[in-house]
Amino acid sequence: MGNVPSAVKHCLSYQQLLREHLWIGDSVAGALDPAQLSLLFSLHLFQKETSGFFINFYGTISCLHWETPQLSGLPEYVKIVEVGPRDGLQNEKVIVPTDIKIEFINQLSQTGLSVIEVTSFVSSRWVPQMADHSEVMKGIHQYPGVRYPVLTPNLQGFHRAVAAGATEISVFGAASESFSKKNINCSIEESMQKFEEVVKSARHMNIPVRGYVSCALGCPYEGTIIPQKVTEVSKRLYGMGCYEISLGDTIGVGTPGSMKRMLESVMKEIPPSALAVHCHDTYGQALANILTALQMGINVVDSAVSGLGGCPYAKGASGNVATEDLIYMLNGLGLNTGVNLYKVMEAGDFICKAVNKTTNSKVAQASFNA
Ligand SMILES: CC(C)(COP(=O)([O-])OP(=O)([O-])OC[C@H]1O[C@@H](n2cnc3c(N)ncnc32)[C@H](O)[C@@H]1OP(=O)([O-])[O-])[C@@H](O)C(=O)NCCC(=O)NCCSC(=O)C[C@@](C)(O)CC(=O)[O-]
Repeated sequence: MGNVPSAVKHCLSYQQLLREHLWIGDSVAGALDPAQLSLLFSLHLFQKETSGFFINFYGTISCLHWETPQLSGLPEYVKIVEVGPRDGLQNEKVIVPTDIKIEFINQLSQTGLSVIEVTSFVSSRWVPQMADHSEVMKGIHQYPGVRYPVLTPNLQGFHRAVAAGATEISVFGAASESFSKKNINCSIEESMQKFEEVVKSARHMNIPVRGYVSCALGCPYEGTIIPQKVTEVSKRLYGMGCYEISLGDTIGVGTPGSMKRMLESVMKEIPPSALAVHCHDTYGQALANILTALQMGINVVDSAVSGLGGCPYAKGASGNVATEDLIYMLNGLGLNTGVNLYKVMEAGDFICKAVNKTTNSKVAQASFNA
């Protein structure tokens, strides 16, 4: 950046912008003192009139602004389901200590996120990284307004989850026979029978159940998965009482084209208000795929802080879309998430240091390296 004028350099330092403009993300207003709030309000008014430029706390011009929605068909609010503590940490080579997991989840709880997937009540022989599920569930501080779902593959997992204090669960199926066998050791049909039992028990206890459909855009063992198969499995889960179906691009091979075709098929059976997308970023398509889904009426998106994640039974799968990158895009589109980007970046920094890895979030990389 040798020849770049200092005013422009200032604009390019996103970390500085984050520090100086705490209103990036919506939920921070409560953390500001009255003087800052009043400044925020006047700046917001100023922004509206200056279409893209505003004066920051130090009186210099910055290039970031709160935009009004610019693309058609987008929702006003997007609910982010943070899956980092579960999907993220299940795939780490090292077993993350329980107290680090608890601290990580407690930090995420203070970012404005309304849903944080905490752990999974699966067999520790299959996924040793989640063996401390009960300790994590019992150890976290449950903040008001935040929901803490956990994964339960069968009744055994469900009962353990409830005993540990879980009040929301997810069952996880697949649109691929081979993946179902590798991941949960049963066929799709057998998995549906197990999920029926879980959902029935959960309903008796007023516990909401979410349903995942893995391999919605491709399978590590079978390759292409036809949209009709995804629709069929989604319909079964929705029909048995799952309130939301999260469509997983487990190995991150989808494109906006395949996302659109798959969603068109699924939406013939399930309203977009009951659908979510869960995009891994192996081929760098996750944000584009999410934008496609948003334009088609979906307003729930799964993501993992720092782009952590992957399924141990999906060879070649890389991390999820990073929550930081998702929020950055949604903020830029003028969509409300209620989540404070800066606080999410701090939680990401915490967990990356704890597991000794560099973040996969482009936004965090750009900011912390600025
Ligand atoms: C489903 C099972 C348990 C079947 O495993 P199984 O071996 O077929 O189970 P089983 O019923 O035959 O029982 C065998 C042993 O497992 C025990 N067992 C049975 N159930 C449980 C349980 N819930 N918790 C703890 N232990 C359990 C059971 O007690 C018994 O113990 P033993 O008598 O031999 O000592 C196994 O295959 C498993 O744990 N799989 C989990 C795999 C997993 O967690 N994958 C990652 C999550 S999915 C994902 O990441 C994708 C997603 C959701 O993110 C979306 C996307 O990206 O696409």
